[in-house]
Amino acid sequence: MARIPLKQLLVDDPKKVLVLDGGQGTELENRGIKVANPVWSTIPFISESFWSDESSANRKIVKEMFNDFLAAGAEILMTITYQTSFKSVSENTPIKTLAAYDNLLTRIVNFSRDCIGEEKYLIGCIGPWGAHVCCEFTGDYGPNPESIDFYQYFKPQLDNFNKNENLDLLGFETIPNIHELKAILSWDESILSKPFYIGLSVHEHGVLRDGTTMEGVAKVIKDLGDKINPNFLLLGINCVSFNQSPGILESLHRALPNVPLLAYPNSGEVYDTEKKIWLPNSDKLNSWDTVVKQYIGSGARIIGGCCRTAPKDILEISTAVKKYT
Ligand SMILES: C[S+](C)CC[C@H](N)C(=O)O
Ligand SMILES: N[C@@H](CCS)C(=O)O
Ligand SMILES: [Zn+2]
Repeated sequence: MARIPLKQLLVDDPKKVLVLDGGQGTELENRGIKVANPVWSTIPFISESFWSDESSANRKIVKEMFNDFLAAGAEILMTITYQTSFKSVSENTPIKTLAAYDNLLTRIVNFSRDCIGEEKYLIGCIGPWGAHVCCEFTGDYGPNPESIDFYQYFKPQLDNFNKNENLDLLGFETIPNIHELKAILSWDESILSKPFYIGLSVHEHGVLRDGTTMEGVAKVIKDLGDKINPNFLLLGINCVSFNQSPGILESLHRALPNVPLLAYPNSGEVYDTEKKIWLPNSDKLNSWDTVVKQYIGSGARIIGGCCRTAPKDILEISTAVKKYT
């Protein structure tokens, strides 16, 4: 059965909430792949044996991870391409040319589609500019963030993803800086020709990591008015602190009541960017049942988990989504 285009699904079925998968990079790590390296979760796809050897151990791990997220109830899943920008890949792996990079992305997307089948939705995951210098949790883009050429950075990944029919949606994730948000939203359909969403990296105190308030974020969108790219489908938050995430989503909903939202928080643990490890947080966590109920009340249409959330979290999310929709 052909997938209903997401834009149509959001309008035709206003109560439908899609269950997303969980934190892929950290789940691969749980399953034995060492992701602490400059291309992070891209690493298994870099070795030629992943593609040439059907029985490769990493290939089996990635397939099993997708299977376990599907079995837990995920209806929309992501490619494992958070840190697969041309800059990250060409500076840190033997893949140096645009042609070889293009081949890598096509292989990853098509492999992901094979893993999830034709019925589920597939997101082309695009990490922020800050991922390659690991500042997605500070939003510190240096002294002149307004002069960063974000388009040049994202272009090779966009050129590939825009033309791959296996992708239903592009996801800009963990965006921590207002200049990056403005840049993405300034691109028209010639640059972003597929439906896309933006996941913001928000501080637990409720501001974008660079200090911009949610009202400031909303103003960027309101100021664009009907000039906004019609492919912009959803705004939301990802990899934000679990306990604070419902309040943050509510503030975004208050500021932009008509924009469909999405939310996929991390486990509440905190990333140590030097050691590339997750540190425990002693706060008592709310339940997914409570959190999901609040997200739905705030207009969430896609709900899942980010770093350090696993298939068991997706099962709890899926159970709660069924209960509250
Ligand atoms: C969302 S974080 C855990 C991704 C990894 C980070 N950009 C790093 O390079 O360590
Ligand atoms: N999509 C990425 C998010 C990193 S913040 C992952 O799940 O690994
Ligand atoms: Zn994350």
